[in-house]
Amino acid sequence: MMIVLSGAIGAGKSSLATVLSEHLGTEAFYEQVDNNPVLPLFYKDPKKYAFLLQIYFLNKRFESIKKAMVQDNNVLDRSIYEDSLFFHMNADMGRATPQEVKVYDELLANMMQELPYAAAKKAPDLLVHLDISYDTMIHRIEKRGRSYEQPEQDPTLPEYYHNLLSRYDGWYDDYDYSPKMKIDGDKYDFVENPEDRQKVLDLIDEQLRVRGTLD
Ligand SMILES: Nc1ncnc2c1ncn2[C@@H]1O[C@H](COP(=O)(O)OP(=O)(O)O)[C@@H](O)[C@H]1O
Ligand SMILES: Nc1nc2c(ncn2[C@H]2C[C@H](O)[C@@H](COP(=O)(O)O)O2)c(=O)[nH]1
Repeated sequence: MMIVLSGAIGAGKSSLATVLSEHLGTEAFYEQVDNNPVLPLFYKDPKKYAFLLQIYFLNKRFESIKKAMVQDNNVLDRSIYEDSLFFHMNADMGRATPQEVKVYDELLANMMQELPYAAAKKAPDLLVHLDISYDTMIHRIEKRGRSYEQPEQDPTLPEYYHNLLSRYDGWYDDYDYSPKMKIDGDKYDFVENPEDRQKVLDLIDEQLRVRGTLD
C-alpha cells in the first residue's frame, strides 16, 4: 500500500505521515528539509536559487520514492505531483526563466516515466490532501519555527503563501493520478488531540476500505 500526502507548507504532512504510518504499521518517508542546503538560500534570494532548489527537490524526491517502493507499504509526506506547482508559481513570479521552465518540465516528464509507479503501472493507492486556511498556515509555520519561512523575515512571504494556497485548490481539483481525499486541516488537531487523531485515521481507513486497499 502506498499513501502520499499533499498540502501547503505547514499543513501537517510530516505529522500525519508519522501518525498514519504508526497506525498502518508501515514506514514513513519524509521530505528532507532541515538538511537541505539550498532552501535557506532560496528564501534569501529566490530569483537566484529557484531553479537550483527545484532540481534539488526533484532529485531528493525521486530518491525517496525509489527507497519507498522497495517496501510493500509506505507513506510519503509530499507527492512528486506538487513539485511542478511550486516551480510554475515561482516562474510566474519571475524567479525562473522560460528556458529553465522548459528544462525542468522536460526533466520532470522524463523522470516520471522512470518512476517505479510507472514501471509497475501503479499509482499511489490514495492521496490524502491536507486542506488549511491562510491563518492556520501562518500559525503552523510560526509554531514550527523555521526562521527563513517566518513572514516577518520577508514582507513578500504573506503574498507567496496566499498564492500557494490558492494554487493548491486548483491543483487538488485537477489531480487524477490516483484516488484522493481531502482532510480539513483547520478542524482536526491530529498532533495534540487523540480524539481528532482517531477521527482522521477513521476517515482515511474508510477511504482505503471503500477502495479495497484495507480489509
Ligand atoms: N492538525 C494539526 N493540528 C495542530 N498542529 C499541527 C497540525 N498539523 C501540524 N501541526 C503542527 O504544525 C507544524 C507544522 O507541521 P508539519 O507536520 O511539519 O507540516 P508540513 O510537513 O505539512 O510542513 C508542526 O509544529 C506541527 O506540530
Ligand atoms: N520552491 C520550492 N519550495 C519547496 C518545494 N517543496 C518544498 N518547498 C519548500 C516549502 C517549505 O519551505 C519547505 C518544506 O515544505 P513543507 O511543506 O514540507 O514544510 O520547502 C518545491 O518544490 N519548490
